[in-house]
Amino acid sequence: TGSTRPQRMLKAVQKNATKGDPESVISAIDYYCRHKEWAMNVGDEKGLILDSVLTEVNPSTALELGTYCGYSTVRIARLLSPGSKLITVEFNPDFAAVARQIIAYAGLQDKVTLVEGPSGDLIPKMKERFGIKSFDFVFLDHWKDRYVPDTKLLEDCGLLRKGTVLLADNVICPGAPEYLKYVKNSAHYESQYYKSNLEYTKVEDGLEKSVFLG
Ligand SMILES: O=C(NC/C=C/[C@H]1O[C@@H](n2ccc(=O)cc2)[C@H](O)[C@@H]1O)c1cc([N+](=O)[O-])cc(O)c1O
Ligand SMILES: [Mg+2]
Repeated sequence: TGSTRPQRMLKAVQKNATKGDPESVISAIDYYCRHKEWAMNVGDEKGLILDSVLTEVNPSTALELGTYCGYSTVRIARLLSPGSKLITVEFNPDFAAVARQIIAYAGLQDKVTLVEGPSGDLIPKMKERFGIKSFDFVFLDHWKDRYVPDTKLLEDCGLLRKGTVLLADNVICPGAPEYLKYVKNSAHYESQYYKSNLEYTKVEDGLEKSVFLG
């Protein structure tokens, strides 16, 4: 039985990155996925937009839906101020196992709590389990048909506050048309589209940034 793509990505990190150096982990993954084997990381191009939004928001509490191998988890956690926390939700135990190792290799395990399970079950437990009052920042990058139900769930669970920033990946490719409709037509969000390209390709994709207005 051969290795999986996430396992090969982890090998590339262990081979080419420096332990405790998040930038080298990010570069190693981007190099591997651009030149060896594509994978669904937000990537270096959209990653710069993610970085700039994060720097602007400077969240104390952040949520990521869809860890996959931990690439964007590392991108987010490396920019968090001391004492800030990132909770990342992953459904697939094999992906979670690789992500934990990549996050640890970057030396960011103290800033990150990786929770395994479906987002729909975990979101309602965030307050009681992690003592979260509300999130300052949410990165949506999981199953695209979960973006709307999970956004509604975050609202209903009182996990968004006036000014919370939602940033959604792939609103063009593979696309999240219902989500775009939802945030653009809602009086409770102020949205803007950041045009970019699908990771490691020339195909158009982009990020939608939506500020919750309360
Ligand atoms: O399909 C895509 N993403 C789906 C991601 C899903 C991830 O979210 C987790 N999850 C975590 C919690 C859940 O409740 C459900 C799933 C899954 O276990 C997986 O790790 C995608 C596809 C392309 N593409 O070009 O095809 C490009 C991208 O950037 C993408 O993000
Ligand atoms: Mg994505």
